[in-house]
Amino acid sequence: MAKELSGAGLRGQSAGETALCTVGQTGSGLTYRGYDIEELAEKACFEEVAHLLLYGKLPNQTELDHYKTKLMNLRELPQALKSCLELIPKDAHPMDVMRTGCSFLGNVETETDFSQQQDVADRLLATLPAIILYWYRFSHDGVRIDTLNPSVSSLAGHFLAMLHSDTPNPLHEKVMNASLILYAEHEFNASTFTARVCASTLSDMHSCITGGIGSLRGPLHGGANEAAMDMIEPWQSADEAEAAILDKLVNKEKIMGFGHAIYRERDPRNDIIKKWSKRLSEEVGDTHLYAVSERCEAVMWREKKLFCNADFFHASAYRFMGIPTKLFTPIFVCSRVTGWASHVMEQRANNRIIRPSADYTGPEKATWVDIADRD
Ligand SMILES: CC(=O)SCCNC(=O)CCNC(=O)[C@H](O)C(C)(C)COP(=O)(O)OP(=O)(O)OC[C@H]1O[C@@H](n2cnc3c(N)ncnc32)[C@H](O)[C@@H]1OP(=O)(O)O
Ligand SMILES: O=C([O-])CC(=O)C(=O)O
Repeated sequence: MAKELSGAGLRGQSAGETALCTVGQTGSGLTYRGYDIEELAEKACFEEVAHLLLYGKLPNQTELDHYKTKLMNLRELPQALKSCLELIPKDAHPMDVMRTGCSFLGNVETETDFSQQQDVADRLLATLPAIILYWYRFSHDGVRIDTLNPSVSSLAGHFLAMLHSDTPNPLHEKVMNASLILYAEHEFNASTFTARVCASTLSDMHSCITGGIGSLRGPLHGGANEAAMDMIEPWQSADEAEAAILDKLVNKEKIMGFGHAIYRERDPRNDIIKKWSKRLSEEVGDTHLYAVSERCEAVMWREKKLFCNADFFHASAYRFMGIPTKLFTPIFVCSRVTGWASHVMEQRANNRIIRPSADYTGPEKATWVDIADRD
């Protein structure tokens, strides 16, 4: 008999406290340390948001300048890590590359004391874009990129510059900045909870973030932006998209980029990235991808009252900026590392090992049979 799922997945249960974020409560429905996501995405740069999450306050201009310079000075990868990345094959899953890169950094720059945690978090924030792009450009284009980019001060622009070996397009840098802000933090989602569980054993920062990457990889979580792109890519018109979605619904398939564990009617990040996707579609002269995406949104709401989550319009927005699909979820990592590391630090500051109980469903009493006598 199928199991009753209503209370599964810890849904609706509080699993701890946080001062970092609210989801589905006030304002537009998402706040970072009390600031509404709409205001942050419109007015802030990603580094300001990273500072807000990791250091507890919005920086003043001097602090922001100092923080950006610090991150820029931390961009270079150790030679041993570059050599390791060069060994990973072209057809590896990019999230596995992120996981390995993060874990490897923990071998050569181990966090030996929690007093180092802020610096370790900043180092990861500064290097994760280079980790994925050094591997990607080496394995796909045969080039060893410069990961310093001293003329590009934003992390958003740095990512694009390493990808395209060119000065970033200002509009694309702006969209990337907003995207990184939207993905930075989201309370006790699966990957953050993974990181916190790991932190609760008093493990090191690299282990916590590596675990977070592993959880984010799945298509029910961060992997949905890639999965959404793979789904919409073949559809050449809105009508074709509508017919295909209806088919999928008849077959009871999950439609990636739709629905959410906490939000019930809308994901506030969708309106923001959708607006940017539309703007980019006009910029590149897109003939159908934005229309396909909009039709999917309309059909899913009409048929199932399911709405786009943060991932759905990220797919088209990234595509319009020339970002290969396999790099979509790694971008999420480059942003969410701020949320994960902030949660690790918060967990450490008031820690008790996370160890829930389970309802046992196995046999009541089993009788030992010697190995020679077993079926
Ligand atoms: C940044 C992020 O991580 S956002 C999430 C990204 N993930 C995705 O986009 C993957 C697609 N979406 C999903 O799989 C789910 O909506 C999740 C994993 C996000 C949330 O899962 P849950 O909390 O279990 O969803 P929820 O309880 O709201 O589901 C209600 C019903 O809607 C269905 N449903 C939910 N999402 C979808 C979807 N995308 N497509 C089709 N049906 C769906 C569920 O199967 C369930 O149906 P049932 O009652 O017949 O079993
Ligand atoms: O909160 C969740 O369950 C998933 C999500 O949207 C995120 O992590 O950004």
